[in-house]
Amino acid sequence: MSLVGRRVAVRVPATTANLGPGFDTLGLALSVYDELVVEAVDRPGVRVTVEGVGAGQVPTDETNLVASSLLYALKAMGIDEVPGLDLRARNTIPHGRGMGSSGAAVVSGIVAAKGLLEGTVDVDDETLLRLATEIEGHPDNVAPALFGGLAIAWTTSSGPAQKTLLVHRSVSPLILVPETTLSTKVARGLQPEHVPHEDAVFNVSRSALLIAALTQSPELLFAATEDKLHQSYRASAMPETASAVALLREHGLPAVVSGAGPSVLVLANGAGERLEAADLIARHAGSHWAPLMLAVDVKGATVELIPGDTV
Ligand SMILES: Nc1ncnc2c1ncn2[C@@H]1O[C@H](COP(=O)(O)OP(=O)(O)OP(=O)(O)O)[C@@H](O)[C@H]1O
Ligand SMILES: N[C@@H](CCO)C(=O)O
Repeated sequence: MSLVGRRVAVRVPATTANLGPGFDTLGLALSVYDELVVEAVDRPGVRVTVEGVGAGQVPTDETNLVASSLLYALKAMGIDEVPGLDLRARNTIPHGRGMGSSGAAVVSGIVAAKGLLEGTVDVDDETLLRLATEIEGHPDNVAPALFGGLAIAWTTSSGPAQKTLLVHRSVSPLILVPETTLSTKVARGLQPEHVPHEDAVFNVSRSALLIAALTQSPELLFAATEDKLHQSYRASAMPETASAVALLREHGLPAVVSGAGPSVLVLANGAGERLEAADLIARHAGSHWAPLMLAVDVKGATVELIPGDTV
């Protein structure tokens, strides 16, 4: 079977991981998207063109994260002879800000592989999650990027698993994006190998509460977004983020570090509380932060075969 002539269009949402207490476990899909068109062509090799975020910065050959994830997935899906591939990426998810750009890039490549093989190889959701987690290293961004909504992700001896939940309609996410970046790798290097037992118990209680707050009882979001497992350890690498989170929380607003930072996430209860948070930051440190008032994405990654293609 030749894939040459097949073309797919992919769209993948941004994600915010951890949500305070749910380190490496909870993630939420957001209404900011990267788009990708992939075409299997006769000419050997991989070429990537990038518009928007990352243009002129990310690689344009097979080492590009979207391309390498696509190649990894095609191989895992049994394709030994990979055709030439032309990728056109249009990106809006900021890089290195805690909005799941690397997870979205990995998911883009994997669902593009699934789309290219549609009708010839069946790829189920478990396989998509496993491949994405193998590349990304942890499932809390890739699970909501794949399936939308609020994801609870965990790993078992046979691989990652996830449960998607719908979020209460008054949950109103605000992301405050700074100019500065922080790589997830650097942030993870600041985590201690061991944590006190009472801190683990603290986070277990808040994570359990957070599921209730996000799905049924948004008035509990402030109590439910406390964390002792990651934010304080990483604060030295993102002092402005730590200050903004502290300021918002002093005013009773449910702010946390988004993913590995340095963006701030406010899980506001209603549009009024979200505006209050944006105003507070604008008055105190407005020049440092770009506010994004976002919806929860409920679709997750989509892929469509562009008609007119041949197998
Ligand atoms: N669309 C993309 N195309 C190519 N490479 C990308 C793309 N998106 C992200 N990357 C790579 O991933 C890096 C950012 O990944 P990193 O894990 O550090 O941060 P993040 O995913 O934006 O944030 P977080 O994991 O905290 O949500 C970029 O610097 C770039 O190398
Ligand atoms: N759980 C991850 C999310 C960022 O990729 C972390 O905080 O390191």
